[in-house]
Amino acid sequence: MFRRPDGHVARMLTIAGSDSGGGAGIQADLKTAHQFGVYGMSVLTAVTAQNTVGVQAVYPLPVDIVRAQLESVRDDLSFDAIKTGMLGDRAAIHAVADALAGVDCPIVVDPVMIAKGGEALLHPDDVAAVIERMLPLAFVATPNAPEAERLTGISIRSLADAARAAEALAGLGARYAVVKGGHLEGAGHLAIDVVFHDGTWTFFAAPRVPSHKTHGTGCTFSSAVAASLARGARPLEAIAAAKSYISRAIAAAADWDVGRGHGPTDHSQSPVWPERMEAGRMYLFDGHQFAETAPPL
Ligand SMILES: Nc1ncnc2c1ncn2[C@@H]1O[C@H](COP(=O)(O)OP(=O)(O)OP(=O)(O)O)[C@@H](O)[C@H]1O
Ligand SMILES: Cc1ncc(CO)c(N)n1
Repeated sequence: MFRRPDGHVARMLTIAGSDSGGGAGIQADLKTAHQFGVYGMSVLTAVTAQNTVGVQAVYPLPVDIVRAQLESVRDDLSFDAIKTGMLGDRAAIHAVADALAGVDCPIVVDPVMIAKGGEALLHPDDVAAVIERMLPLAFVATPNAPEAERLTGISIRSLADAARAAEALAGLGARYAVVKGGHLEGAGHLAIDVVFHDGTWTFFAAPRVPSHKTHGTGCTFSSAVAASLARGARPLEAIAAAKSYISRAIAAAADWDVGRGHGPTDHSQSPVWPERMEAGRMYLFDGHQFAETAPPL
């Protein structure tokens, strides 16, 4: 396990739902933390009966047991970063936001709303609670394009739209707003994630893998950001390391045989730790290293 400069083992907490299929949710988060050399802990908010074909059932856990898990881990363990994923319902969002209000480590908010197959993982009526309670807590927020649309009301058809949505998310409280590009297939042969912080856009791109084995990419990406922050990485380097890891995990899974549908990614990859990333640039990851290229906008 990675040790921080003071010698303590880097650790992260994920607050998310369970994916019985093992590719998304808590399972993806803990696999990712481990792969980053970070000790992972979990607070479960919901249980899903899910596989690579779809979501067969969703059971949000009673808020008392969500709260009890939070208290258990907080009373004994400390965290260098926290990630939130599927929160289940409004009651859990309030309980989690109340518990996180005073914490002093970075929080990555992945505002999970819909599974890859289109099934709702959050009721549309509960999106307001994510906006009011979770975004202001977010050191990094990591919506995909449809989630960013719902959070901001901005229709996202292009990279320019995604950039505007990222700026709007920062206006809603996220310190670093990342709009992921997995769903922006019309944007060309690259999967481009746009980051807005402090008046500046930074872009992280990688070749789009022609694969439908992308189940859990969002969970994996956001927990990779949290794990990097838990190690003490600066925000843009943390996002870059996460981009390298998810790109490799998608590429490595393209020809494997796990599940009949939207298969999971291969979490056994290692991230690339980039040199200093400057705001306002575009970086292209080719599977081995990052190169700076002209910003796309
Ligand atoms: N086919 C692909 N090739 C390369 N990178 C991809 C591909 N699809 C997604 N990505 C990258 O994976 C990361 C996750 O993005 P995505 O938009 O798929 O998240 P998501 O929809 O939240 O995922 P999920 O809901 O399945 O967890 C981003 O860095 C994105 O650019
Ligand atoms: C439990 C869970 N969390 C998040 C997602 C989004 O990918 C999913 N499919 N399942």
